[in-house]
Formats: sequence, C-alpha cells, structure tokens
Amino acid sequence: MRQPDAVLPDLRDLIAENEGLRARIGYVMEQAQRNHEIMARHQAFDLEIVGASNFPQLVGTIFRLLPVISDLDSVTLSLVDTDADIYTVMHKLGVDFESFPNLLFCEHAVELGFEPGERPRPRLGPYSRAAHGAMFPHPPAGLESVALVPLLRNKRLIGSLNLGSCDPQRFTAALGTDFVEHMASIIAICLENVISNEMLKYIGLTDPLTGVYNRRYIDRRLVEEIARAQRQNYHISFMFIDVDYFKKVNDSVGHQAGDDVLREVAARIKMELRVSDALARFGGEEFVVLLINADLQAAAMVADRIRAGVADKPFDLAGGQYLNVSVSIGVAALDDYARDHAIEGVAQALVASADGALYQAKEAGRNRVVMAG
Ligand SMILES: Nc1nc2c(ncn2[C@@H]2O[C@H](COP(=O)(O)OP(=O)(O)OP(=O)(O)O)[C@@H](O)[C@H]2O)c(=O)[nH]1
Repeated sequence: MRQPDAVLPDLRDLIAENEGLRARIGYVMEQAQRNHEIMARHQAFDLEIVGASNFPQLVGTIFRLLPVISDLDSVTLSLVDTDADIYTVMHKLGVDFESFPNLLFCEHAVELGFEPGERPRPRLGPYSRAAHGAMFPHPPAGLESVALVPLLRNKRLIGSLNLGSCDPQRFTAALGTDFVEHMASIIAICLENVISNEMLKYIGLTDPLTGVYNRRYIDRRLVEEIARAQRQNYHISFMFIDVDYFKKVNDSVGHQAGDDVLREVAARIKMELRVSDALARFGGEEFVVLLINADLQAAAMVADRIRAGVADKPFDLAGGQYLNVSVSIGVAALDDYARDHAIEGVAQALVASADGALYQAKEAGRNRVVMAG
C-alpha cells in the first residue's frame, strides 16, 4: 500500500491538469460563442444586402454595416466600369455619389492589381500608401493591414472589396481567406443583380435616340411632382417643345442627319435646365420639360432661352453642312385651383394646356413661346 504523502503529489498533478483542461474548455467555449455571434451578425448582414432593392441601398448597407459587424476601420468598394456605363446610369437615376466617397470606379479590371489567372486570389498584408492608395483614397489614421478581395461573377472580375484594419495582425498573408471570399461572393451577386435591375429601369425610362427621358418616365414623374407640389405648395410648370418644319429637315438633309438634329436639340434644351428639371422626348420631334419650383413667368423665361439657344446658332451637321433649326414652345403652369383636384386629372389638364399653347405658337408663325392662360 502507498503512503498518503506519496499519493499527494499525484493528486496535485491531477488537480492542476484538471484546472488546465477546464481553462482550455472555457477558452474553446468562449471562442465558439464568439464565432457563433460573428456568424449570426454576418447572416443578418447577408439578409440585409440580399434584400437591398436598388444600388444606393446596397452600397449604403455595405458601407454602414460591414465596418461594424467585421470590426474594420475602413471598407471601400472598387467597381470595374468600362465606358463608365454604371456611373452614368446611376447618376441619371439620381444616385448621389458624394454620399459614397468609398465607392470607386476603374476602367479596366487589371487596375485592381490581382494576379492574372483563372481565379484571382485575395491579397492580404500590410498597408502601404504606394501600393494601396487607389483602393483607400481616404485611409483612416493608423491603417496597418488590408485585404483586397476580388468580386467575381462567372469567373469575371467585376470589382474588389477592400477591407482595412488598424491592427497589423488582422490581415496577414498566412490568414485563411475562405470567410472573406464567401462574403465577397455574396456581395458580388447582389451587386450584379441591382446593377442589372437599375440598367433595365434606366432603359425602360429613357429614349434611346437622344438619351433623355421617355414619355413613360415623364407621365410618372408628373404625377409624383404634382402630388408633392400640392402638399408642399410650390410651383411646377410644363412645356411642350416641337421642332419646326421637321419634315423639311428630314427631306433636305436625310433621316440620319435628322436624328442628329434631334440629339442636338435635346442637348441644347438641357443646357438651359436645372438638374431638378426633367426633359423627355414625348415622341417624334416633340420634347417636354417639367420645371420644378417655377411659375408661369419663370418657365416662359426658360422657354425663351431654349428657343433662342436652338435658333441663334446653326446646327453643324456631319459632312460640313449647316442648318438653321427652330422650335415652338407652349408653356403652362399648375394653377392654384388645381391643388385640391385629383392628381391624374390635374396632370392631363396641365399637359393639354401646354399643348394648346404650343398649337398657338405654331399658328402664330413658329420659333416662338406662348404662355397658356
Ligand atoms: N429623323 C427623324 N425624324 C423623325 C423621327 N420621329 C419623327 N420624325 C419625323 O418628324 C416629322 C414631323 O413632321 P410633322 O408632324 O409634319 O411636323 P413638322 O414638319 O415639324 O411641322 P410643324 O411641327 O408644323 O412645324 C415627320 O416627317 C416624321 O417622320 C425620328 O426619330 N427621327
């Protein structure tokens, strides 16, 4: 039989071992709990971005939530935008890019700096202004490590998700990248979806010849603006602009050059408008303009600037031809009495009233502005 004092050291060892094991289990449990929380936060993030219904909502959610849920000091997004199509369409749909300073565009995928190959890999490591300045144009003070994660759709590089941390150990070349790659793949799918939806929306609302809005857009916008003007008590005006003797233009210079004339007329009208105004091609050689916060007098002044802008300078057509073009314009404003009436009726009356004024402008000899009323 062993003496009690010989058993004692063994027991002490066992107790120490037991405590060590408990501490390790505690640590593992803590890690598991933390991982669970991280997973739950990322799942909530995934649901949030999958639910984003338009481009600004999606990028806004990424910039707002990702730094918080992933404990990052900087998040930027670079998108490949050959020919600036995405930028142009989003701008036309009213996206305010100034509110997204971390949304970046590049012309070609090679500018993102990933190794060329079948499947570009994330680049993790220390931050350097020289190497990463383009990805982090406004780096936070003390930025130490970065992860540049390719955004891929069907093997096509559509952009890069750029994550930055002030912790030098956060992103090191040795770190596994499954997690960030998974996150980037969901972001890439969501981006592709909202971008194609916005493109479709844009195509459905614009006139392919001139690039200005189409009739469907203006019909919808008119109803929205009348409702807002009724609530907030401000003026809106509407004008009909028709190119004079356009049949003769086509006959003299040909249909192609006629198309160029329509594009140039649209551009000259646009030059006289504010960004809040909406210009649309109503059909054929007819344009309409919705002026926000402008009464009849103000609208008539804008209309006369448009008239002069078209008539005063000959159109420089392909092949060295010059052509004098003029427009007739009818202007109408939303009357005070209309504020209490049903919106659709008010919209129709406003359009009809501007159309009537246009008819009078044509009758009176063209190249002139007539106010309804
Ligand atoms: N080039 C070109 N011509 C168009 C387009 N859409 C309509 N047109 C032409 O626009 C002309 C419109 O002619 P009319 O409606 O008779 O009017 P107008 O000759 O402008 O005469 P007034 O409006 O009375 O001054 C027609 O010859 C149409 O063929 C288009 O997209 N491109």
